[in-house]
Amino acid sequence: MQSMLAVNGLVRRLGPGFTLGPIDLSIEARQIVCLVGHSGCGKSTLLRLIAGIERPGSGTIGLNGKILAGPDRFVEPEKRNIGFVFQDYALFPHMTIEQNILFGLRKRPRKEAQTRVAMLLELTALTAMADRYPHMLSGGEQQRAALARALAPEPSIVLMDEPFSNLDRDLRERLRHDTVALLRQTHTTAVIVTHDAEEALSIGDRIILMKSGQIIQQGSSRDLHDQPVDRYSAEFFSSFNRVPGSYRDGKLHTAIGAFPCQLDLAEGSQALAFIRPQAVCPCLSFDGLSGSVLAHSFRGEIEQFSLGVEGLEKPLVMRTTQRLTPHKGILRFRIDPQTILFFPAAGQDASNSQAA
Ligand SMILES: Nc1ncnc2c1ncn2[C@@H]1O[C@H](COP(=O)(O)OP(=O)(O)OP(=O)(O)O)[C@@H](O)[C@H]1O
Repeated sequence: MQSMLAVNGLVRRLGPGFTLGPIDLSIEARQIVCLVGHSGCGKSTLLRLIAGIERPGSGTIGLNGKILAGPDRFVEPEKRNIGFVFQDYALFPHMTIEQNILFGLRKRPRKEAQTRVAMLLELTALTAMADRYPHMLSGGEQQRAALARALAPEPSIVLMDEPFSNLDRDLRERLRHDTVALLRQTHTTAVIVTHDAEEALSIGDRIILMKSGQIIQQGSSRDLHDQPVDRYSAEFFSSFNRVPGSYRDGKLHTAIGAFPCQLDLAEGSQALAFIRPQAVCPCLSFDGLSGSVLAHSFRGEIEQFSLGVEGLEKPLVMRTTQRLTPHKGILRFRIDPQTILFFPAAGQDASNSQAA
């Protein structure tokens, strides 16, 4: 598939404390890409560099085969054909919603511009609010207006910086769904910055995970969730029971079993099994493991139990859709080895991790 956005060797130093890059990245047409990572890892800086709001120290940014930023070229943001939706929406307060959307179409023939605005108002369900000013709209409506304004000039790509973060949970989910539908309907390529792992996994065709100014993993939602490259990546997308053990004979020997794995570690090294709460499965037979229920929480479809297990310092968390009734405060369980990840304990050199 055609690579529409190409970033090569991009570096930007911000003060003495933070350097972004070098970043290499390519995005294909019509993809929705989610850029994720903890606060301060450089997501917004990368987005601003692509938009042209910041200048790179070195490296290049290309769009549709044309260089936008490089050693001897810098295309101004308004000439890049890139749409931007800011976290606070940044609508022009003195213009109506219709005028806001029309703004990017000033150079188009009037009739054509008006037809496009009407279409975008309809797509974002804002037709009835076209004459209102931004302060007369709810947060969700403002977000949709900002997206309509960004899409109006038919940009090659739309960049969105935390577009849903100012909204409450229900609205956030609805808008997320509507936004993705609109991006797909208009065949728009988009890069969406979020620090919400679940949001990224649910909407991104591709996920890019950043840490300390670097991209540490990119791929599909399944790649990042199921096969994280390191502990940071694993813990960013899921919660785990971290069970310590000793690595011998191709197995990690822990207090709750020996699990086959391949680690680039010396015999006898300490390592951790990362066990998902849903891989701690209820077990009816008496040869299973057992734990005393320390805490229980009902979460609708699933229930969560914290189990005190002999040999483990920390409680083992179990999540299950089964409705269990502990017998004398005890639950029996087994570990499903399929999804366990293995990482060296802190301080060990090797980095290899693999599901058994
Ligand atoms: N103008 C600046 N001068 C110096 N340092 C800056 C500047 N702008 C940002 N930084 C620093 O650069 C780092 C990356 O910031 P950036 O806003 O890109 O992170 P982010 O991942 O988008 O964070 P958040 O999720 O909190 O918005 C941070 O450590 C920030 O403090």
